[in-house]
Amino acid sequence: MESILQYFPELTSVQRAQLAKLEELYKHWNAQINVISRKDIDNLMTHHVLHSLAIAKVINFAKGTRIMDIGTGGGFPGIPLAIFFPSCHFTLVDSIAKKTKVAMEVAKALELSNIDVVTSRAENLKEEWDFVVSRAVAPVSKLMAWTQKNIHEGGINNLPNGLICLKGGDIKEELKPYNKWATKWKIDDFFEDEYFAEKYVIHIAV
Ligand SMILES: C[S@@+](CC[C@H](N)C(=O)[O-])C[C@H]1O[C@@H](n2cnc3c(N)ncnc32)[C@H](O)[C@@H]1O
Repeated sequence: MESILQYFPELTSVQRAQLAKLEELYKHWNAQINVISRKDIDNLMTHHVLHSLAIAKVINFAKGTRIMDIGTGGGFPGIPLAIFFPSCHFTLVDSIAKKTKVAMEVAKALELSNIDVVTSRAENLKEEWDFVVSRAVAPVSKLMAWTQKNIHEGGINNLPNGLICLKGGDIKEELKPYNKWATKWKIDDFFEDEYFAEKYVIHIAV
């Protein structure tokens, strides 16, 4: 929890209380349905919650912004972002019902009213959003192919509407076709932890 407050001291008491409950909730649900590698569950707050919140270091989603989290699994990055941006709406999407159950149960326990959870492949969704966020789901080319139809152009945020994903390793080749529309931030410029070396936030405008 300290690792989060250090970088986000402006969190309200409600947000702090919601974040503080995550550890117990994910330990409980992860023991039944594997959404986080069991050997990584003790690193939940840094490796999963803080990592998700790297997106909040590049964009301050304006009130009313609608965001889809594709391949949310147990709720990353969608759940930490929904806590951080209570006046925005998040749709958490995953094709595996067992995983969306965990995201749904965690959202319910935290009384997060700004979350919908949908069990579906993203390709089958017809709705529109301002942004699609994602972590550890597919190469950018696939994420764009699956979701570009769901992102409407323009927007009211400090970044144009588009895809924002958390990526690691060598992403040069993957980003090549999108260089004209892409911006990349190093997460270890935001958070001092060796876990974030070679990890990036990528924004691609539609
Ligand atoms: C490695 S997990 C990552 C889960 C979560 N984003 C995280 O970082 O903890 C990838 C997830 O993407 C989901 N997924 C892959 N392709 C998808 C698609 N086309 N539509 C919806 N979900 C998809 C899988 O079911 C899986 O739960």
